[in-house]
Amino acid sequence: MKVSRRGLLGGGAAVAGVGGAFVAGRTSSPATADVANVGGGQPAFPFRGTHQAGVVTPAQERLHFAAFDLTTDSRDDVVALLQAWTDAAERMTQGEGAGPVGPTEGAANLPPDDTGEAIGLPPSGLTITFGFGPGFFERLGLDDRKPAALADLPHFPGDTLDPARSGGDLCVQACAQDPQVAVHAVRNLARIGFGAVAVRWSQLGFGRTSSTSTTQSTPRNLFGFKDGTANVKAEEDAALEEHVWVQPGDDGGDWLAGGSYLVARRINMTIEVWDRQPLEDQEGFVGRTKAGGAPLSGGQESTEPDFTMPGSDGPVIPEDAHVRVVHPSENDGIRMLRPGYNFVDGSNALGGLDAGLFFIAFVRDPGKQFVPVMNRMATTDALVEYLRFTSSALFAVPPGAGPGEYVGQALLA
Ligand SMILES: C=CC1=C(C)c2cc3[nH]c(cc4nc(cc5[nH]c(cc1n2)c(C)c5CCC(=O)O)C(CCC(=O)O)=C4C)c(C)c3C=C
Ligand SMILES: [Fe+2]
Repeated sequence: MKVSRRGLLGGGAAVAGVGGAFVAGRTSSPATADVANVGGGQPAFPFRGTHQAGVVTPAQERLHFAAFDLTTDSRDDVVALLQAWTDAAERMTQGEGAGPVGPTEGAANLPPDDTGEAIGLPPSGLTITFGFGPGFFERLGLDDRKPAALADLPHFPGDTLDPARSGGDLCVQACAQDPQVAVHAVRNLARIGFGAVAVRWSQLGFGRTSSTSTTQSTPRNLFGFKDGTANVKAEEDAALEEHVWVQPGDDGGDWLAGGSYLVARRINMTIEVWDRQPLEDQEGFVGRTKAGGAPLSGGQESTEPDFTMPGSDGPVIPEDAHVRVVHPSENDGIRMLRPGYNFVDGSNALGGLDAGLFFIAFVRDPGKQFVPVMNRMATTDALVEYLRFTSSALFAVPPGAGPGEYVGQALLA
């Protein structure tokens, strides 16, 4: 029997169970993905819109992030790639196969236009977000369209980057409630891109480390601390315009307005060393309590830290505590949207966890926001002793595609 993801989903609740019940609702109103349902793994977020999905979308539980290198210098090839990627991404985010035929419905003597591992799975809140790295512009002769803010990130003190998993000409961020759905998306985009792009590196992530919406509870990173408390939230319209979305008057705003910049940093945590630190020291390194996430100066998780409050030996929030070092009040008001993910890539040669935080930040200008805060963190933050920065990349994230458009059309058309 030949079955497709689409066929099963459209076939109704008898086969798809809860998913089938959801799909009935989704079909009638695809733009109304219910944030409250995200935990159930069912919604389909609209792919098209003013902004790409996956920036302010309430963070899903799973990530597959992939960086690609161009293997062609032809703009026509790249336009064809982005058209095909846009089409496939729209289909997959709506719970359909990557191609119009389906994983098992095509000719038996041809490779299927979908790889099949998502047959029967619901949309799972899948978002697919595309970005262009600095090399994209150089390779395609588009240097005059490259915003100054898309310069390679500088080397930061303490960086021990692996070049093989840093950089990239394009990126795809696939987030979903189900890891199989996220991996299916990246795998099919890589398959479609054969001849124009090749995967340079990729990273799986789990357990979102930041809340990006006020509808979400604050999750924990692998140090055990609540992360995302003071994040820019999806509901903060004015803050998003000021700190996250590129504006029409910004450099590159002719094609990038409504988009953003994505900074990715794979940060290994020396988990076993951290685990040997006393609780009061751990809390001092972060500047917040481990249990509830309140600032050490008191109050609740949402209380603003009081950096002037004295403690028994200096301020109660130490001078080198992470939340003080990166706080907007210490950084000219700089804020960023940080929807990162935990990762565990097995164990290292010493038997320790190869684990940490895949840090993602969306900012309006990385040179003015990420770089100064990262520099300050690298030089003055107590947390850094327990971190190893192993990968780094920067991408310009174009605005969302409107009806009939492909992602990045304003740049390439
Ligand atoms: C350069 C930017 C940042 C990097 C890199 C970074 C790494 C990193 N952070 C944590 C844990 C926490 N970070 C928290 C807050 C926080 N972090 C940054 C920036 C970077 N973090 C900012 C801008 C903020 C918000 C500061 C504020 O506005 O108050 C917190 C506290 C909870 C929260 O507010 O999110 C924790 C905990 C780790 C473990 C880490 C590297 C692995
Ligand atoms: Fe942080």
